Amino acid sequence: MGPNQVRKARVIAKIKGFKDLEPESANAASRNWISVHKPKGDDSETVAVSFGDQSASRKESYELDYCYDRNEGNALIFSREVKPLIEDVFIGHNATVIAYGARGSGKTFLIQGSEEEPGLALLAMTEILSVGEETGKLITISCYEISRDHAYDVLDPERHEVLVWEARGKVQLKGLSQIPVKSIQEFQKLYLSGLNSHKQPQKIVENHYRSHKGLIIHVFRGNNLDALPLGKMNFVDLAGYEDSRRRSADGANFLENNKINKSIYALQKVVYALNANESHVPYRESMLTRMLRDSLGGTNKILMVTCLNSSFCQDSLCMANLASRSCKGTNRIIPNSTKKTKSMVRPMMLSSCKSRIPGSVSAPVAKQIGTRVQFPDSKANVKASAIKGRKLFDEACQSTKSKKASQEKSFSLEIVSTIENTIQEEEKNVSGISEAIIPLVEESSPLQAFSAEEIDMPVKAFSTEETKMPEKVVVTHEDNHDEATPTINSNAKVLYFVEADQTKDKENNFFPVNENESPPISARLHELSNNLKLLYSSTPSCVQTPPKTDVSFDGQVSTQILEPKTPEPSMPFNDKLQTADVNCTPWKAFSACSSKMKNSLVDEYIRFLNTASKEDLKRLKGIGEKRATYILELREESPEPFKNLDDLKEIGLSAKQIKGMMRKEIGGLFN
Ligand SMILES: Nc1ncnc2c1ncn2[C@@H]1O[C@H](COP(=O)(O)OP(=O)(O)OP(=O)(O)O)[C@@H](O)[C@H]1O
Repeated sequence: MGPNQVRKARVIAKIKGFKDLEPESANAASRNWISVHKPKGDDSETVAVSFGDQSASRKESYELDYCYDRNEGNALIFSREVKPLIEDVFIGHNATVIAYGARGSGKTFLIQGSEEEPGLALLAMTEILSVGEETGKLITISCYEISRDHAYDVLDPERHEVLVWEARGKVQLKGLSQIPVKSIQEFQKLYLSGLNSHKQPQKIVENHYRSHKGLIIHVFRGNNLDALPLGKMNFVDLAGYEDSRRRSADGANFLENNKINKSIYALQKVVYALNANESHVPYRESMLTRMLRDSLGGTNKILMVTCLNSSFCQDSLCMANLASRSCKGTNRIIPNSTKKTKSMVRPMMLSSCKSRIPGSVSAPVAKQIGTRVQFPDSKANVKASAIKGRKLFDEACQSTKSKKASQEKSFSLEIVSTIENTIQEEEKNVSGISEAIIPLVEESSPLQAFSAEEIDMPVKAFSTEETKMPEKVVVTHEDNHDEATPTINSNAKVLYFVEADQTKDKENNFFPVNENESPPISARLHELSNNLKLLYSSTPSCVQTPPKTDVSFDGQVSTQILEPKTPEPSMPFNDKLQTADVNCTPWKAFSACSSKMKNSLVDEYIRFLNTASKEDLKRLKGIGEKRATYILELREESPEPFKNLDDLKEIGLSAKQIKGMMRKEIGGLFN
């Protein structure tokens, strides 16, 4: 498939140049490690990128749209791949070029370039400025970086945070500067000096967080800021992928890699869904995909460039695999040989994959590591894998699990699954720690739960203390760009936080249930807390989650003992406990029940947000008039806008804030 054809995203690779290779021996080995061929000869529209020693009988190959070799430079990639996209921008489309790959694989070299070899962004800007001048169009730029799923304005000396607001499919980047640019010198000064300046938020400097770096080149219909936008071109240099397990001893790196990998994976899922023409595209799973949303869908164009290290690099292999998967909307691995003799890559890959999967991994998962299955491009498979992909981080969506379980079974079993499993495992690990620190509520967003400040946060489960929730409000907005001498307008940063006075405890009232609407969350919380109180007071000697739902006692379904969603007042609680395993300790019993309660509460909370009336929404702690209105707007757009706690970022609530809000709701019930 050539550029600008039907599929939305073109997925290509670039093998890093030779310069970085030192000893001659390394050169020889590296030359052999990646090879590119056309699977169907010269007629092939795609290429197969193979990893492994040339002498090996079996190599891992991945099908991509194209692969640029070590000696093919940025200028060639620009003229073949990026220039056609610029033409699209000038007729009103958006285009996005994304470089991703392992650490040190040449992403920055490709996008930013070096003094000797300009990168794609500079080459594109030169072309855009030239066409803009000829046609009388204003060109502006915005630069941002995303660190730990928060976006910051790079053209702002203070690097204020950028907030993403979406209303009816339109993305607004609140607080992102947009600076007019008239010459390439101005651009270089702003873009390169902005990206390389170290004036970053204090926390970022201290912890050396790595970040995704984005550039937006906006083209206007006329030659001033009053003109309507025409199209824009995005360049994104993603932070390098790295298997976070390798550094799990270092907490900061582990979490940082986890965030980065999650966001790379979220992007991959979006591209996959777009290429597979899925009706649902999971834009909301990361800050990056939310920011790029209006450039990725519709008639817009995407160029994904997977940067590959020229010498052996397990992470590059994983990235090629992901790229291949997004390339077709389904992963294709091309077996190069049927011989079963030893290969250079495979044993390394297997051991690496195994090492990532702890002994507790289920048999089918373990099996997939060693089994390579080739999948047809059937729609069913595409759908199933998309569903699986989308649900990876969807912990709060427990209630829909069973419905889709059967579809998930057909999901392809291959290396990419191990990447997903790795991320899942990482999340579970983080979640495990999270549980220890935050005993009551925070299941659904384990990664979000682990920003540095949250770990330090004192947690008071069941506290009745009032917690002031900061509420984000737009205070002022002025666009005051000086076209002649572009300067950074600090007034463009319009958002800051004010403490909303929430000391009035109106939410602790019990509200009558309206038959036609979802019961107020307070009612559900009362129900849940009653169960918890019952459990606490009865101090059972043993309660264990029954293995099956059909274990019955006196004709009753015994899972109801531990399922706070369906309490049965008619049956004495202590009677129900007799069905449980006598070897279970009271602590285990209590933990099992609390954990169920927690999941149930999260589900209820989200269900409430998805169904409650505006007045009911406002009764929740932390949801004011503005948020309630915004939630209703989102519901107009999609009937169930929130699937997990992470989705609540869309209404400006961090995991920390949500935890505080839920704690307050529950705390009030124990007064
Ligand atoms: N095509 C190339 N030719 C020569 N040198 C290159 C090439 N690509 C990258 N390099 C060199 O390799 C090193 C790493 O490249 P670069 O910083 O672009 O990697 P990266 O993928 O952006 O790294 P990170 O993941 O850390 O952001 C740099 O010194 C760069 O100059």
